[in-house]
Amino acid sequence: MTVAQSIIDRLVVALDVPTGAEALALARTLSGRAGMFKVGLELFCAEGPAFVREVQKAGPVFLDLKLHDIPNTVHRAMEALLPMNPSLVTIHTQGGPAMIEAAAQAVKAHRQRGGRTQLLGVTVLTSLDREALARLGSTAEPGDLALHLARLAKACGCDGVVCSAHEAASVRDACGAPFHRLTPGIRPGGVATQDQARVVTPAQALREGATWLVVGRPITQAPDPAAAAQGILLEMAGA
Ligand SMILES: O=C(O)c1cc(=O)[nH]c(=O)n1[C@@H]1O[C@H](COP(=O)(O)O)[C@@H](O)[C@H]1O
Repeated sequence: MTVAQSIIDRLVVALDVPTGAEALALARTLSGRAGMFKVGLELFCAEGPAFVREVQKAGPVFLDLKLHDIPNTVHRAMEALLPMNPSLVTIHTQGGPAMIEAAAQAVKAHRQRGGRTQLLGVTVLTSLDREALARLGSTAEPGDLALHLARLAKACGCDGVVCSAHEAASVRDACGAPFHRLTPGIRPGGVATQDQARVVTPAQALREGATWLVVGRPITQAPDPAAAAQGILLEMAGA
């Protein structure tokens, strides 16, 4: 069965493998079965900007560096990475309003120069549950805090947020459909949760209103990554 391009575009594969060579081989294997490839801190620190440009030959890149620092530092780091013209970049919303605005200003200036990058704010990591938040000193429910941070991210100029798909529908209702919801913590039925706490199946994530699904280990650690990606796409197509 062929899967519509509009579904393929919504699958983002996290290239969480140790070397650039492995990541490029994986990106080529998955070409046509993913709409975007995510380069995270591990690979970016090891391989740098030239590697990002290599991955861009196989598909659009989500450069997930989750910046979190004082506003000036984040603004300058953002200016340094935007010439790579990734499709998506991330900051931690918990860096505060001035930091989010500083990142958004850099992204806006980049787009005025013809760039295409969109800025997403990470709300509450999908690895955190209520108990972990309590140990951090917060009495909030993860979903309530994620929604609060999504509203803040929108007010400060982000194009969307990273949240659990459990929160995608409430974020869409509060912030509007054009404000993106990128949802990690995706686990097809029967696949181990590992270090994720707030998990959702691919079909459920789409039904909840996720714009993009981020999937790492269920594809990258599968015996046949292309078949695993195809299985997830078929589940998404049937949602
Ligand atoms: O920003 C992210 O991409 C992210 C945010 C979040 O809250 N949770 C989360 O898991 N991620 C990323 O999404 C990917 C999930 O990988 P798997 O758990 O292997 O599917 C990893 O690359 C994480 O860095």
